[in-house]
Amino acid sequence: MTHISYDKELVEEYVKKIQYVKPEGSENQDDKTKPSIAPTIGPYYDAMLGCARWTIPVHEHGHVTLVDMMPRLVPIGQTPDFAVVQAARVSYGAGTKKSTEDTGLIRYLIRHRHTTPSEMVEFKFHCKMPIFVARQWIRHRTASVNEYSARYSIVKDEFYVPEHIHGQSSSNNQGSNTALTFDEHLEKIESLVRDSYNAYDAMVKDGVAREQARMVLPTNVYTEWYWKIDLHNLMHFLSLRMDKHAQKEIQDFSLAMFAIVREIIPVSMQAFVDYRLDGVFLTRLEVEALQNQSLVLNTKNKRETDEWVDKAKNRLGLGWAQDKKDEGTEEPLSNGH
Ligand SMILES: O=c1ccn([C@H]2C[C@H](O)[C@@H](COP(=O)(O)O)O2)c(=O)[nH]1
Repeated sequence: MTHISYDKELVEEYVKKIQYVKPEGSENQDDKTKPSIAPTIGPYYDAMLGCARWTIPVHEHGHVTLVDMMPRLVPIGQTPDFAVVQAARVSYGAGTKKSTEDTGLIRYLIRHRHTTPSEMVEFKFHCKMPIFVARQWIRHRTASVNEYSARYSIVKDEFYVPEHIHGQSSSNNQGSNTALTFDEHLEKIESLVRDSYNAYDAMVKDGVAREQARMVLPTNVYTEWYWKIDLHNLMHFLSLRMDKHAQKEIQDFSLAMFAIVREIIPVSMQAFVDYRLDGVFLTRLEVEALQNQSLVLNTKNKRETDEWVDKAKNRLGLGWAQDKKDEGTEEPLSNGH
């Protein structure tokens, strides 16, 4: 069993948690289940199944919500993936048109990173996340963003507090000289953010400008934004942020986003899984290590060697490496550190 690069179980949990929110005033507004039929206009149906939004709660106070997309109107019998094919055929010519061939074309495009046609599909999300998550998220400069203003509006007394406190990783050890247990640190976080919020609240009530009062708030208070991005750039965001190396909190949001998008544009997302997420990139040295069948990486760089060992064992499932190790051979995959 090879290791995976993202939390697949959490994606499946999120898919079950999608709330299909019906438009205001509709008679079935309390029903958050997936509609079995979509409204149609002539030969088209609504890709969001007549819903005002598709939303997944993330942590206690956050959410990822799809509010609109392009194409929203989809030819009956197809999925929004059709827009990728439609754009691709402008450059490749009409050619074949059967849906199995459409699937093949999408898979070909994503396999070969011909991602321009996927820029024709867009998603508009409303997301709510802690400010420290938003700071990582905003680095993806290819989206359009409109954010909640703490100059104009009151920041709510909602905080992200992790379930568990974990230790600093040894590769990035800043050290610590306090003798508190992690549980005590967690309690301290809770009381400090509460004190900060009380100070903010008191200043606002005294008439201090909101833009200044907010300066005492911690980075685990929440912000919200509308975030519009095309499918190509979304896949880039997801491939970085769903990865197990990303900070856990932003992983949680991006996995929820993937759960929604996978439901709505399944062919492109399956190709994305097959050729990006679950694929493994090999460097020149790694290819050579495989080609000469030694599995020895021709470098003295320890980090690069460690990465190869991890990739070979855990992503490629090369049991050979493990067998050699069990026999007591020196690290079989490295050429010396
Ligand atoms: O995993 C990370 C680490 C950092 N950053 C960006 C966000 C900030 O611009 C800056 C510092 O962020 P933190 O490492 O403090 O999260 O680097 C990320 O986007 N993702």
